[in-house]
Amino acid sequence: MSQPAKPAPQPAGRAAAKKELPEHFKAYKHVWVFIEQERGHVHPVSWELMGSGRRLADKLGVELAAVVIGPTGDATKAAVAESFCYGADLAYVVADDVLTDYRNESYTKALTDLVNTHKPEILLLGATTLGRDLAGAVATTLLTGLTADCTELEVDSDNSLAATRPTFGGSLLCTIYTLNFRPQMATVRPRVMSMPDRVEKPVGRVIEFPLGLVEADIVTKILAFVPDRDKATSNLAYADIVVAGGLGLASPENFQLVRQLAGVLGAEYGCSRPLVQKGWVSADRQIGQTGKTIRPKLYIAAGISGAIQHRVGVDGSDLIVAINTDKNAPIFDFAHLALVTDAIRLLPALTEAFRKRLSAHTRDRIAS
Ligand SMILES: Cc1cc2nc3c(=O)[nH]c(=O)nc-3n(C[C@H](O)[C@H](O)[C@H](O)COP(=O)(O)OP(=O)(O)OC[C@H]3O[C@@H](n4cnc5c(N)ncnc54)[C@H](O)[C@@H]3O)c2cc1C
Repeated sequence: MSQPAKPAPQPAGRAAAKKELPEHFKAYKHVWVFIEQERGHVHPVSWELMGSGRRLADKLGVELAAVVIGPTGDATKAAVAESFCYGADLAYVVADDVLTDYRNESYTKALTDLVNTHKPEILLLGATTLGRDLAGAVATTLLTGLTADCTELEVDSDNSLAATRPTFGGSLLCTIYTLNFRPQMATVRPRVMSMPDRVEKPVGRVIEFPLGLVEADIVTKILAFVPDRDKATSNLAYADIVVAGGLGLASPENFQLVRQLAGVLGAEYGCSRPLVQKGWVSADRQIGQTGKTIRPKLYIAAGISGAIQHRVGVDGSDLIVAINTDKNAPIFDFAHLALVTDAIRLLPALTEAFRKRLSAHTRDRIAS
């Protein structure tokens, strides 16, 4: 899925004057995306970033490379093959059983050695727990700039990466440049970029790279792997239907109305930040700038005002239905369907109506 072309932001004032890249960085070329895989599972944010990386690489007239780091074996090979289906021209692979579980030390060494040898101009990672940890360590080791949690990535008229992200609590957007260092690094949260189309493709060029590290060199040891019990229960970021509630629901008991509607629709449920702060809902259900970004086909927001910090997390939804008693609530500026009414009364009625009309089959059709 291609993203609409936007005029690239231009640096202002002092930034423009400083824009002469030191000679030794001029050999840095091509766009790289770190493919995050854990226990045989590639995080979908990696494919979302391949879409952005493809667009940047095409604008710069360079290649797009996937960077796959992991254990030897089928999972790493499958991640490499899949990266070609999402647009990679080539893949750099560091495969070593020392890399079976993520550890900052070994992954940082793999990625920094790879960068120092093959010199990319742009390096993108997902702003996941793993990606944030790795990106910070790699950027500080390489002494280069990193723009975290970007919401837009563009190439400006001088072929620099213009990385845009919210600032001042989300009330402003700023565009950050890494003018004098390479690579230009950025992280992007899951679901901020749209998922590109997957096109079946034979495996392309693969460049293998040795880790140059043995287990005895690594201080951190993995004693056991304990899966997060809650991880499978909250799939907000990738849900097709999300129902969320805000302070307008007035009590934790009323928040159950959101959960009930979500249950009938086969949806995930979420909330605005104050509900997490009050302890009504767990933090993994928060939607917005400091919570999850969602891109469902249908988003129902009940008793949520639509503050900018909430809006940035839901803007990518196909259809936003807002229920609010205040006809001037900011959420109505971006909702597709405005229901000016009391959510505490409407939610049970909606749940009942859907319960009567929706068979499991119809629910599947809504989500497809
Ligand atoms: C740095 C920073 C980061 C932040 N990150 C996030 C974030 O990630 N996510 C987030 O959500 N917020 C975030 N916030 C908070 C954000 O600014 C807002 O304060 C918050 O989103 C408001 O939550 P709300 O809409 O539930 O509450 P309110 O703004 O109080 O809105 C409640 C709404 O309910 C309506 N209402 C009242 N009664 C009813 C009823 N019976 N039926 C229907 N509607 C009713 C009201 O008209 C009102 O519009 C952040 C703030 C900062 C400073």
